[in-house]
Amino acid sequence: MSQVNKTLTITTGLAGKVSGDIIVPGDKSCSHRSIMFGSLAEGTTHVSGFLPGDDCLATMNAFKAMGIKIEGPDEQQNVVIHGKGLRGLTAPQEALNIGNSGTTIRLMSGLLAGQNFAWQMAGDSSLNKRPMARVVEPLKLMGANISAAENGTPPVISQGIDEGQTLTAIHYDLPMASAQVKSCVLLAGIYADGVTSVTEPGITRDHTERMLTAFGYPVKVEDTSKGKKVSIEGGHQLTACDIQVPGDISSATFFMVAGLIAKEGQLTIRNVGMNPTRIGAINILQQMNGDLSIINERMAGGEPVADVVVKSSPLKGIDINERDVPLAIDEFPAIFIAAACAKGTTRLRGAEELRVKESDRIQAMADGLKELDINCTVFDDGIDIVGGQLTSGTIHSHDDHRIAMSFAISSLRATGEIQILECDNVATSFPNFVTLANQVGLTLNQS
Ligand SMILES: O=C(O)C1=C[C@@H](OP(=O)(O)O)[C@@H](O)[C@H](O)C1
Ligand SMILES: C=C(OP(=O)(O)O)C(=O)O
Repeated sequence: MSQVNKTLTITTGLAGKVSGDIIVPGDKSCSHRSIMFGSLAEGTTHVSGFLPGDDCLATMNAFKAMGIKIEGPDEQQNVVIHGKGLRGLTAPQEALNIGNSGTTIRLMSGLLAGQNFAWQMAGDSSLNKRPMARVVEPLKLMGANISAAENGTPPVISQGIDEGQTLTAIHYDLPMASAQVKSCVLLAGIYADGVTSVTEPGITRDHTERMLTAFGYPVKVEDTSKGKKVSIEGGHQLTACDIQVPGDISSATFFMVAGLIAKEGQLTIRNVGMNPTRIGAINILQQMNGDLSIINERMAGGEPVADVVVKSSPLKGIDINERDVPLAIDEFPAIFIAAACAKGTTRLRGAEELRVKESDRIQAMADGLKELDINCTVFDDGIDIVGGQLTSGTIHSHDDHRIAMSFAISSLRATGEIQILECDNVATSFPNFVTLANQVGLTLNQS
């Protein structure tokens, strides 16, 4: 688990060599869902490649607090979940502490909305500032007795629904391209009478749809004129299965950017999840002239995976295609570092969702880049970044793991030392980030 008030000090100078052969930890989105669905399934689910990050451990602890026996993760990141079926959860004795994890609180709000016991969820100071009205509103439409604080932030509180009652199925047009909101409504739909459906305005990650199917739960997906529509009928059963979690492409992106901006070297990143709804960063970095080769493409546990070979490349600024925004939503802090090292200007629009992540990622990145003498202009829904020479300075990561890791990578092209503050949340998604970074050629000091 992470230590509190850790400060990561980076001592790397001008771009060195980044090389080696690494495996990044398991995908965070799939790891969360494996615990949730395994807990609600009939029988014993075996998960391999689980991400032992704080966010996924928060999901695990929440289900343990509701009476589910879960073993692991062991040294090999195997987890065994003794599912108790859709009605097998017991009321938690106290408020569930979800830590830093938006995915946990939003997906679980859906899963727990149809339970007939009361519960409460809140998290750390970052999570407690994030918008929850986006999930509370559709759940109320489904008849849930649920609320958030007056300003729409956690805690999310449910009184439970009456014994013998079910939620009401709805159709919901998602107001924003969000896999968390889509998943929340669909998971509540498992406990609703009839068919619940959502239409998404842009393609978002489809791990919920894929993994529910792997657990034998029927899911219907259609293309409509308004976007992709996903439907689920309430009352079916989840059946335990084996889940192989692919490597997290979001974590791999830090190393793709490191390999591209380094002066020399070749890096292979193995077993990276290549779900088509997650590959926006690869599209963007390749358009920036990044030499990324995708090899050994294969399927593992219902998800496509591949190895990525990264070579140092002279990057160029681009206008980022808005279609890639939801497909790369967590990767933008790292992509901004690539943009700062590119020739010319990179322009991003249509990315207002970045403002409601663990931090306001547009502002936090802009502040950090300016501290390192990179010229950038902030817009409500994006940023323009002019590539240049990164210098040295002190960066506030605002307790945001992705801001911290992005500036750690930026040190490859900085003229001097960068000190990154508030880094304890790196363990949220990537507990061995510093070890792997030092293994491939960076010099990160943690104190
Ligand atoms: O469904 C998921 O697992 C996630 C969805 C995304 O959030 P939004 O759906 O809010 O964009 C992403 O930022 C988050 O890290 C994980
Ligand atoms: C936004 C993220 O996660 P979450 O919403 O689950 O906190 C992230 O990991 O970048």
